[in-house]
Amino acid sequence: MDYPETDFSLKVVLISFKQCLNENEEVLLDHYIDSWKGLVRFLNSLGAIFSFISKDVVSKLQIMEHLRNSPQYEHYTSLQSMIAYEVGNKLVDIDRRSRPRYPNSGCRTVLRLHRALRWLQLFLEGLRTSPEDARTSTLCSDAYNATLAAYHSWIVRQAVTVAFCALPTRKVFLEAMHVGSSEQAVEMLGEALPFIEHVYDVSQKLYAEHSLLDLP
Ligand SMILES: CCCCCCCC/C=C\CCCCCCCC(=O)N[C@@H](COP(=O)(O)O)[C@H](O)/C=C/CCCCCCCCCCCCC
Repeated sequence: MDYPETDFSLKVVLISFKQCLNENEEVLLDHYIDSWKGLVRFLNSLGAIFSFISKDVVSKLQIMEHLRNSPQYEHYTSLQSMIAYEVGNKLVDIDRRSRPRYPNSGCRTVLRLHRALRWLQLFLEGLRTSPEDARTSTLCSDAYNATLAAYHSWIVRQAVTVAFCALPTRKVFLEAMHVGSSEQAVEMLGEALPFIEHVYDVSQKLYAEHSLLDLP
């Protein structure tokens, strides 16, 4: 799977996160995967130092695309149908102490992306509301420490900390979004964030209702 880094626009991500939820508040997995592909394209444009991160996301997207192309594809239309199917048929590893039988379950895989979506939400909110001279590495690591860090090994946390130092300045970052000036990018973030937050909140509620928030 190849996600070229050219022609990235935050608008693409904005539109696809908006489309992730239908009128019944179902999280549509094809759109969810597409949204993540857009983020991976952006990440790739930031340089090779982030490739270990984008490789991890791509491997998770490949698992989801594989499930979407499997004979059981209909169960993987939405997060709701996926959870009902995998939990109902005991296709999810729940117990940390048992040997993993379903390391590539959809529930486990989306949970990793879901946690990362919270990081994204906090990071974008930080970018949007911070002063012009704010350090992106600080914004990024504050968001990381409040979300993903708790789930990552020491070695991953160290690698991530090094990668954060390579982040461009806030201004360059906003311009790299390709939605116009820094001010226009900030405005765009204000429009995009509610869509991301909505997808996160609906997913979080679902995972919580099914006691799936700590899947190994
Ligand atoms: C339009 C502007 C918005 C900015 C968009 C930035 C692009 C974001 C793209 C991706 C974000 C990072 C997604 C990270 C997913 C991590 C999933 C995860 O937790 N994986 C770990 C657990 O997986 P399993 O082993 O249980 O299968 C895995 O161990 C970790 C792998 C290493 C990567 C983790 C790095 C997370 C750092 C998050 C900050 C990214 C900084 C990007 C800078 C913009």
